[in-house]
Parts: sequence; C-alpha cells; structure tokens
Amino acid sequence: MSVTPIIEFRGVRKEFATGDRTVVALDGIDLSIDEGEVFAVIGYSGAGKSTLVRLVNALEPATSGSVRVDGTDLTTVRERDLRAVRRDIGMIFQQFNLLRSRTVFGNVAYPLRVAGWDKARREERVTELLRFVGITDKAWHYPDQLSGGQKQRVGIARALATSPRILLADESTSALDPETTGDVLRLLQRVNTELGVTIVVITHEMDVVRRIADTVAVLDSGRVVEQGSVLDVFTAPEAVATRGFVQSVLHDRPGGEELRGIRERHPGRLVTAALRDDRRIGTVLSGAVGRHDVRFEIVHGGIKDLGGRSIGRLTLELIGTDPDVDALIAELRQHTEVEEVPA
Ligand SMILES: Nc1ncnc2c1ncn2[C@@H]1O[C@H](COP(=O)(O)OP(=O)(O)OP(=O)(O)O)[C@@H](O)[C@H]1O
Repeated sequence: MSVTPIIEFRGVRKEFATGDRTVVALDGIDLSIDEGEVFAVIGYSGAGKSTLVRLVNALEPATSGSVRVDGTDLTTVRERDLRAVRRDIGMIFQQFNLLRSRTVFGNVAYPLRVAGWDKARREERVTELLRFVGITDKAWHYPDQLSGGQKQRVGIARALATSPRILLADESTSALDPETTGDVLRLLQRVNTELGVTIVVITHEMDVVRRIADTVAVLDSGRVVEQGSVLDVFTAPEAVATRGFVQSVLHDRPGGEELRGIRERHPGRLVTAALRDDRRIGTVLSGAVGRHDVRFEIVHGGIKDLGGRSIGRLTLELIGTDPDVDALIAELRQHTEVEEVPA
C-alpha cells in the first residue's frame, strides 16, 4: 500500500533578489515526506534549510515548481485556505521563541486563545499538554526561570496545542547540551509514535538524524544531493557532503594524525571492514583467520547504534604473508565491504 505524501516538493526553485544579483537558495528540489514519518533535512550553514522550512509553512512562495502540504498546492492556493494549511503545522525553534511576559501555562494557552477556544476548554487542553511534555510542576513559572530543555518542552506543548498533523523542528536541539538533547529527542519520538504527528527535523547534526529520523535528505548548496532511509544513508553514503556528515558521527575511519600514529604502532597491512550486525562479522573474522595463516589486531573502531542495529567500521591490522592476507581479504569481502587503507 502506498502512503500519500503529506509534504511534497516537485522541481522547486527559490530565488532571492538581492540588489544587483539573484541568490538561488533552492534548486530542483524533489522531496516526498510520508504521513507519520520522522523526516530529517540535514545541511551545512547556508545549504537552504531555513528557506525550505519557510516554503513548507508558506511564509515564502516558491519561485517555480510546486509545494503541496496535506494535498493543498501552496503555489496556487487562496489566502483563506492557506490559513487552514498553517493551522495543520506546528513549529519549534532553536531559541524556543517563548513569550517572556507569560507563564508556561500562558505560553501554551496562547495559540488556543488566538484560535478562539473558551477558558474552560483552554485549561483542560493546556493541563493535558503540560502533562504530556512532563512540565506540570512549572505551569506558573516564567520562561526565564526555566532551563533550556524545559523551555523546549514548553515550545513543544505550545506547538501541539491545536493538534497539528505536522511538526517542523528547526534546529530544535542545537542550543541544548547532549543530555538535554536526548530528553527532547525522546519527547519528539513520543509526539510521533503516540500522537501520530509527522515530524520534519531541520538540523546540521548527523547524530540528531541517527537518533530520531526514519528518512533523511541531505541538502548541499540548495540541492538535495542524497535522500533515503537513515540506515541506507548511514551504511552507504554516496555524496561527498553525506560522507562528511556520517564520518562526523561514526568516526569510522581513522584519518590524519590518528592514522599516522596507528601506522607507527602497526606495520602490517591495514583494512577497514564495515560492520553489519545482521552479518555477524566477528564470527566471519574468527572463522576466516583460522583458515588462513593470518593474525589480526583491532586498531580502530567506530560503532554506533542505529535503531537497535550496530553500524560502523572496524580497522584491522592483518599480519601474515601477502598471499595469505589477500586470501583473507577476499573471504571477508564475501560478507562485507572491506577497504584496504593505502600505505
Ligand atoms: N531573504 C533572503 N534574501 C537573500 N538571500 C537569502 C534570503 N534568505 C536566504 N538567503 C540565501 O539563501 C541561501 C540559503 O539560506 P538558508 O538560510 O536557507 O540556509 P540554511 O541552511 O538555513 O543556513 P543556516 O543553517 O546558516 O541558517 C544562503 O545563500 C542565504 O544567504
């Protein structure tokens, strides 16, 4: 059964006129985000992430191509229908964007007030949301009295107040320390699984993608250079930008100073083998070394959990004659990707 995309970009281009020249912020963007998934858009600064978000919530029009949200083509829609689309989208921000003069309760109640909810319904809904994000005890505190993680919980509660089907999370953990980042990502996961909200995560951190997303699109200079399931992108990144992002998380190949140090201590041939826990590389390796007259040392490893699977690479020093080492590499290659580290 095919799922209808809840957000769809087709051939989208976005230009900005700046004085005497035109900046192309997005070019030829094709994206399809399915209802119920956590979709990440990753890119370096200036790649076009914020522009993409502004097209989804219709703050900017596309220069050409089409943007459909929940079945509505934003490029042809009337203003009245645009408001309906915007009601279906909640948003959270890096700097939280809370109203400093209102309490936690007041911040979460604010969009309900704007939507015309009466007091009793507002109170009931806010109480429910504060409980969901786990911040009931801070209801009468002001934003300045909260930690970053608590502020983002309030931001999430406020974004969910009117039950949107889509949540845009724009660098929502970039201002938080690693532990608080974990808490907020777990909360976002609950928003997705328990409430069924489609989440679009905009980030420059591949570790955020690893921890929360199902699908990822890599944006580089206004173009999508790679798109696919997070597992596929992590295990076989193709674009140069993607390789950089994956390496930044996995540290799965030694390089530079580190590699020089390893070479000094380990004069044998070095190979890097990809780890896939469904292929039992440890078993394969111990079986293979037993059949060939080769010893090995593990000299470097970069392994992470991805949705309950171990992914990454191990670098091994293989000690033996060249023909024996070649035979061992050939056997390993029947089970996984093996690269010889150039001498
Ligand atoms: N309003 C604007 N006028 C002119 N140029 C713009 C405008 N908005 C964005 N740009 C340009 O478009 C390109 C993409 O910018 P965008 O802000 O979308 O990138 P980003 O990936 O969000 O970067 P960052 O992570 O630094 O926010 C940049 O070259 C930027 O200078």
